[in-house]
Amino acid sequence: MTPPRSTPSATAPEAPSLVGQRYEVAVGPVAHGGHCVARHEGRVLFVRHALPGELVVAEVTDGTEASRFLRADAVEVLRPSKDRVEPPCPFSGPGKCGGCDWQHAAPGAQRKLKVQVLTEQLRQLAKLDPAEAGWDGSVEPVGGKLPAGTVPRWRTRVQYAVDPDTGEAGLRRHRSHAVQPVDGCLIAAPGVAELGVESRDWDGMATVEAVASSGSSDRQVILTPRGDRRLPIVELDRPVSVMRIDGHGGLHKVHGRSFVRERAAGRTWRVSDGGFWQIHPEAPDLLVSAVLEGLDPQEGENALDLYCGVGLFAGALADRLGETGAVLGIESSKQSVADARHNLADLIGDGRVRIECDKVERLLPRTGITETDLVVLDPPRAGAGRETVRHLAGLSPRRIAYVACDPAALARDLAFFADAGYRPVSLRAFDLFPMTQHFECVAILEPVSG
Ligand SMILES: C[S@@+](CC[C@H](N)C(=O)[O-])C[C@H]1O[C@@H](n2cnc3c(N)ncnc32)[C@H](O)[C@@H]1O
Repeated sequence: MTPPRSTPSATAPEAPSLVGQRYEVAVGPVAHGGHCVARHEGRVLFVRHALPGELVVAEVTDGTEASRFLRADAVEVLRPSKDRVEPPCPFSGPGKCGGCDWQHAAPGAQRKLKVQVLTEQLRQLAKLDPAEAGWDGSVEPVGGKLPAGTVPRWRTRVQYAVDPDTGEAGLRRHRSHAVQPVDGCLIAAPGVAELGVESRDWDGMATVEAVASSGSSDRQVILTPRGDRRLPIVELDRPVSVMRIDGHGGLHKVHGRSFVRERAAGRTWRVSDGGFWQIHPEAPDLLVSAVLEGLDPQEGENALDLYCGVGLFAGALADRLGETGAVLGIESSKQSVADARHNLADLIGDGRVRIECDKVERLLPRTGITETDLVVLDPPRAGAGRETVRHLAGLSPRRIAYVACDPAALARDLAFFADAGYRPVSLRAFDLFPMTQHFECVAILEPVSG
């Protein structure tokens, strides 16, 4: 089950609000989005901070008498699940930080919940059982075993919100603009923590984003001033580059470099502010190796890298396709395209890689390409959509690697691929966002007749 994105109360503003009402409910399965499904007098509640099988007191956080469903938070646990743990983070819990979804679940239990979400999305939207999708039914842990109670410090980018009254940096509360001050985000990478953002006064700022490269010593802080407030003098615990976002979303250098350097797949990558780079330090190498293993690129083949960001998969593929192979990357962000062209200048110079700046759905039908051997696509959360999938299938690739950050979008697109004659032959899921409900998948597809 997937909770609708809209607020439950948006449909009937005049109906009496149920916010603050408390109901004792038996908690059912986890839904896409990380909340658990419960029912009260026939109405569905999506309950945060609960676990399947528990009996909890759920306090309504959004919804009215007229709402089809309610959002709620488990404020009291009457019968805990054996998977429940004391949240290691003091800022996790009802009404507090909106960042982590599952601080209250043991690490193995978090992965079990992700398995349940992926299984349900595949069944509901793609009409596939795990085995039919080539999936072994696991979400693979990443980063080795940690001592019990220790939280992996994986987040190399953290966007802090600033409390307008106090100037304190914190994280937004769930579905709210209110700021939960934090003095030590447990999942922030050591490089982010070193910047000391949480202990500074950020009066006049709306947000402060801390970026810590995992492949170099580069550190960056990106500031968004509130209104036309002047920038504060930024004194941090170590030298960093500082960028500012203006009222129109434009980025301006305050001092230092306008990018950080990352290392992955045997290359150094320039990633400018606002450009996409995986947040977990192990993600780029892990995903590249899953994609290459699944596609098994051969010398001289042609490939497409769609939604190519700063060129990660295009570069890795070109290295494997050799001098007679060719990769076309398509990416809509101008800055990421500039980075990709910089990062892959050697391969572009040799005619082995081309990067085009456009929306995939607009450019793909106009490239003049009528067939390709391989495709990797790594779309944003919304997925690729029916038209792009249909067009890709029309190019008759021998294999397609689909990298997905949203299981529902993946399952929807797998259904479109099935209509277009492609089926998944393997599917892997990786726990690249521990303590949250998110995870990453790599599906390898082949033509049904192949
Ligand atoms: C999940 S990221 C993947 C980036 C890259 N594959 C990587 O792993 O670093 C998705 C990328 O798609 C780009 N994007 C979003 N919508 C797009 C569209 N309609 N057409 C082309 N690129 C798009 C974003 O700018 C972003 O760089």
